[in-house]
Amino acid sequence: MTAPLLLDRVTLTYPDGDGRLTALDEVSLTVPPGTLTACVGPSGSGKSSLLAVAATLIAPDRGRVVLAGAETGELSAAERAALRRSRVGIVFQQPNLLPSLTAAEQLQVMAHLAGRGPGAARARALDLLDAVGLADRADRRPHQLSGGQRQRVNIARALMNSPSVLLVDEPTSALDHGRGAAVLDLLVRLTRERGTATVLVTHDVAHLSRVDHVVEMADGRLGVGRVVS
Ligand SMILES: Nc1ncnc2c1ncn2[C@@H]1O[C@H](COP(=O)(O)OP(=O)(O)OP(=O)(O)O)[C@@H](O)[C@H]1O
Repeated sequence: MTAPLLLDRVTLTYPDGDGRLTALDEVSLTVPPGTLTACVGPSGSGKSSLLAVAATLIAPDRGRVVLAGAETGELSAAERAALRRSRVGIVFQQPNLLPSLTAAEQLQVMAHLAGRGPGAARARALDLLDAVGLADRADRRPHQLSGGQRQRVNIARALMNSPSVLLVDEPTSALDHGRGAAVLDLLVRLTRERGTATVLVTHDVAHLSRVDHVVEMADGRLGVGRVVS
C-alpha cells in the first residue's frame, strides 16, 4: 500500500533576482500511517517549503508528491483543493481562530466547508475537543482560552475531517517548555490513535525522543537528523 504521504525527489525553486533560489533540492520522504516525522533545521533551510509542497499549496518544479495514493501533479487545481480539504489537516504556528466562535464552532466550520451536515459535526467536534483535553472548554471563545488551549483547538480543528496526512508547523514556538512538551505528546498520541501520517516542522529540538523519525533540512536537502533530547 502507498504511504499517505510520499515525496519523491522534489525540487522547488523560487525567483531570486535574475536567477532562482533552490529551496528544496531532490527531497524524498515517505511517511507511513500512524507515525510522526519531525523535520528540524535552521531558519531558511526549507522546512516551511517542504510543508507547503506536501500540502499541495505550492507545486514543485520537479518530482512527485503523492497524497493518499493520488499523484497530485496529475490533478487539476480544483481536484488538488478537494483532495487537500478532505485528506490533509494543517496546523499553522498561529492558531488563527475566529474570535467570535466558540471552540466547538471553530471545528464545526471545517465540517461545513467540507459539505458535511451540522448534526454529526457537533458530536464530532465535542469528541475531538475531549481527545485534546478540552471537553469542558467547548463553549469558550478564543480570548477565554490560554495559548496552549488555543493551540489544542487548532490541532483538533485540523483533525475534524479525518485527514490521512497531518502537517504541523512550529506548534510549540509560542509556548513555554512544559506546554510545548504537552502539545508534542498530544500530537504523538493523536497520530497513533487516528492513524495519520504526521509531519512536524520545528526549530525546537527538545522533546523529540518520542517521535518516530527525525529528519534534518540543510540548504534544501534532507538528511537523517539527530535526536537531541
Ligand atoms: N515566496 C518565496 N519567494 C522567494 N524565496 C522564498 C520564498 N519563500 C521562501 N523563500 C526562500 O526559500 C528558502 C527556504 O525558506 P523556508 O521558509 O522554506 O525555510 P524554513 O526552514 O521554513 O525557515 P524558517 O525556519 O525561518 O521558517 C529561504 O532561503 C527563503 O528565503
